Amino acid sequence: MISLKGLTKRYGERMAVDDLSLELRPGTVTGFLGPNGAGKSTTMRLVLGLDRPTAGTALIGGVPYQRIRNPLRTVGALLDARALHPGRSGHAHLTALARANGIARRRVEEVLETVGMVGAARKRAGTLSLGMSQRLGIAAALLGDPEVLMFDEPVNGLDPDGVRWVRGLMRSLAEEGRTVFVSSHLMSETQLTADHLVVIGKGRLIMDAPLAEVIAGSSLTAVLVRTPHAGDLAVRLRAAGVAVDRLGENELVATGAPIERVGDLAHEAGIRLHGLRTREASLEQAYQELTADSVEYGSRKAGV
Ligand SMILES: Nc1ncnc2c1ncn2[C@@H]1O[C@H](COP(=O)(O)OP(=O)(O)OP(=O)(O)O)[C@@H](O)[C@H]1O
Repeated sequence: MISLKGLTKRYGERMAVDDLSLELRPGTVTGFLGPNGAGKSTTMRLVLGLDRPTAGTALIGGVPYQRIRNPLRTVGALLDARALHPGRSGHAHLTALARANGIARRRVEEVLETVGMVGAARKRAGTLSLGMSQRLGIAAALLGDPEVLMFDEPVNGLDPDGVRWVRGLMRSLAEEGRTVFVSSHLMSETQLTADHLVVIGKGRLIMDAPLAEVIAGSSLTAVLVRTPHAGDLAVRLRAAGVAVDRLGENELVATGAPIERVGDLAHEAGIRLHGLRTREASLEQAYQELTADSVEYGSRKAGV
């Protein structure tokens, strides 16, 4: 469990993290989203005691990172895959980490196997591809078999097989009851991996909700109706306050009402339906609506 209370970090005039309060639960993959510069990496660094908050607290299992007796066994993190001694092999890096943290040496072989880099483990870290460095970073995070895992952009540089592998790994870590916190810019990937979403913008919390709720709340999530009486149904739905667009002669799109209500209104009006289904917004679409006012850098999309 990770708990943030009023977590705040100011760099000079800039509020990198602004009064963030939330709880990340075990058994869940929480996707951490936000535009560039939103404060995701800073938040993770504060949780890991790599930076001191200006105000507020970040606790792991009820304790600040600095007070955790055996940090590697409590929380594993991948923040920057390239932050390794370039002349050292992956194997040597993990062995040194294990020794310094009282972790059995056989665990090094185990995690190398888990991340699929037994073959490349003796290569110097400086010669590894970004994808291989990511795998090595993930191996280091898993080394202490921790209950809490944090990954900053873990699929950076991975090929499609690697991306799928990370997805499976995140899911299985959560299924084992661990708390998994993953930042990403890849919406489609986050939609496939996360159960829960935390979205921040300009350091502030924008959304802390289950993925399904975020998708359902998008104005682009709609109910598609096929009926030979589309005109009549449109009149009835609009009278009930449901927004309706005609798609074709026999098709309507209703927004702002759940599928059950659309079906019930048709039933009450005695209108036969030939099709009724929900068209879900993608996370990408829902995210764009949520963050339209919080884009820190880069251009806004026309019309947003
Ligand atoms: N050490 C620092 N000194 C000064 N400003 C900093 C420092 N670290 C981060 N910042 C600023 O804090 C803000 C948040 O940065 P952060 O890297 O946490 O965002 P992010 O959400 O991880 O962005 P990205 O998606 O681009 O990785 C940015 O405006 C950044 O310039």
